[in-house]
Amino acid sequence: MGNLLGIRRPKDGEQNLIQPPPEESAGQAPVTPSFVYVLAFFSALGGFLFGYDTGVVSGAMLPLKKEMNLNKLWQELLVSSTVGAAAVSSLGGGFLNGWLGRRICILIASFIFSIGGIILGLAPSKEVLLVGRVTVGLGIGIASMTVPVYIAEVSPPHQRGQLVTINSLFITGGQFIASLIDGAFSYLAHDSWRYMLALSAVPAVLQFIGFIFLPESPRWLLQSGRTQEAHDVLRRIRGGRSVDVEYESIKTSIEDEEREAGGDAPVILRILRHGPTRRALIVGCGLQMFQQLSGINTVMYYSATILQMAGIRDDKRAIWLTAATSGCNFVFTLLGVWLVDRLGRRKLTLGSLCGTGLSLALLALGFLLSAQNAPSISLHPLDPQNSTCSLYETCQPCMLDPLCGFCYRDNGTAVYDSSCVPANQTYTSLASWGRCSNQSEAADGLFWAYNYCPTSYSWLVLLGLLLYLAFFAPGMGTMPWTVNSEIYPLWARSTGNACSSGVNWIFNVLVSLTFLHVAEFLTYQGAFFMYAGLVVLGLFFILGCLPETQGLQLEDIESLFSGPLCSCGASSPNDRRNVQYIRRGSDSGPERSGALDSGGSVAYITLK
Ligand SMILES: O[C@H]1[C@H](O)[C@@H](O)[C@H](O)[C@@H](O)[C@H]1O
Repeated sequence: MGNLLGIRRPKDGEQNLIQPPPEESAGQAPVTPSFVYVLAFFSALGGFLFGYDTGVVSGAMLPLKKEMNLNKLWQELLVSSTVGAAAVSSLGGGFLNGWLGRRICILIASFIFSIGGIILGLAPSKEVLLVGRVTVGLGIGIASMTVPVYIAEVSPPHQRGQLVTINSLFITGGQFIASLIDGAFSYLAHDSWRYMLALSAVPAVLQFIGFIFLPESPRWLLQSGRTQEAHDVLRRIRGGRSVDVEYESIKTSIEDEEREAGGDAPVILRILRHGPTRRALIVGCGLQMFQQLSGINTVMYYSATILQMAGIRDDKRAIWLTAATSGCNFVFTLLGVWLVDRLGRRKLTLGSLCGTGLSLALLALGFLLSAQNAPSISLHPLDPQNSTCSLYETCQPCMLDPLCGFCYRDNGTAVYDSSCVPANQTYTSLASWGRCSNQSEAADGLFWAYNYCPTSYSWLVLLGLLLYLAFFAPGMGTMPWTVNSEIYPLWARSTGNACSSGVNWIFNVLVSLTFLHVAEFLTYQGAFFMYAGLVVLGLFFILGCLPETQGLQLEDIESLFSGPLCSCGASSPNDRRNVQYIRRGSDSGPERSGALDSGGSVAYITLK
């Protein structure tokens, strides 16, 4: 077990186990060999595919709906089957990761992505499309839990945060490119969806070929007893310099860890029985849960609706506006990559969450003001379908009823001649009868609004949306993945990441599938106030429970969780940076301030 300072217990007679790399001790800035960047790039292609395949479907759905005649159930199935399959395979990926290693898992994921892309591109029917979407989902799940672990295990500690966060950059980059591809191909008259969906096979094949030549994680090799190979790989990724100290340090930690967490019980039970790993798992899963509860995917999947509400009415433009939203998410993730090893994980996450909560409140306020000033309904035409739509007096309840839409005229300053009529349920961009039933675009100042009401508070909603992405992306969008790749000891890393990624995907499905229903019951402002409330809960959780892992060697992070849960947020990383072990009773050496750990077995000195 580690001590309170975040350092594992040294063995008898062990001294100065944690040594800075030679160039650091010589006072130079540590250098990251370019080979590590190559590894990070090829593995982060897994993140790109994760982003591409979750992002591409919204744009592909527009032509798909028409060409395959999809009803609502099939549309929902094609969107959520991928996320559902990712939840299942990320949980199963933990076992594969421990058994076959990171490299083989990445190869499997890229192979699955390639096959999935081919199935989607050639699909002759909606059933085959579903098989393709499930297939890519299986790939996403494995990639989402393996890639951050692999990058963390090959990175030097001083740059680990930045390199792992590149994977998140690739996720949002994948979402952004997907929306651009959707936009570009939407001009094709036929089969545009085939190109949109199949293109993911290109980076998948590239990753597969790359990983045939790239090495396995040295930490996994060591754990599997392939010591010589582990030493060679470590030397390669440290630019050929001597790695004996680091190698020995990793090896001793693995032996210690295995002794402490020993037993033949399944890993998940050992994680739950062992205090530090149990606490790390709670923190890791909590972070992933709060990432999704902050509502990112309601914004990503429904940004077109939200922007429509903000006054942008042209349906065809929606696809490009989604690109603007995901572009914003991507640009601000870049800021996260820059900040993570400067600010540290804790400050970045806390700052991001505060801003996310405030922006959600602003978004909600925008919706509230829009609702309070929603235009009233002036025309009540006789409804041949006898629907509930004709009962409403203002646009607000009409918009919240999924069966109805708002048909109105606008002369630039005011809304007039407004009615609430049933929406065409197969193509909600039109009314099912009446003056708004045969045109999807404005003509003679006549408009059809499904899911939104015309408002003069659109700027507030737009501002809220932009601020939301600007705050969410650099911290909450990236840190849950980064922190999870670091906080588990090697024996628990695969399973820990599998569980936390599973939690991420499960809450992703939950939040995105329930959003429209939640909005129907609570209204849009109610839904966004609810997400803001959940963010406040998340803030307390992170404030109390998330320790700083910046700059620490992976093997030393477990002991950050040795105290009671939610006492670990209190320590600062700099307290732990320059620490050496000395033997108990040994008193020689420079001036020091010393202390004993809770077990009384380790003394430390902090070099200033
Ligand atoms: O970190 C990512 C990223 O923020 C994406 O934009 C989002 O769609 C994912 O759900 C999330 O896990």
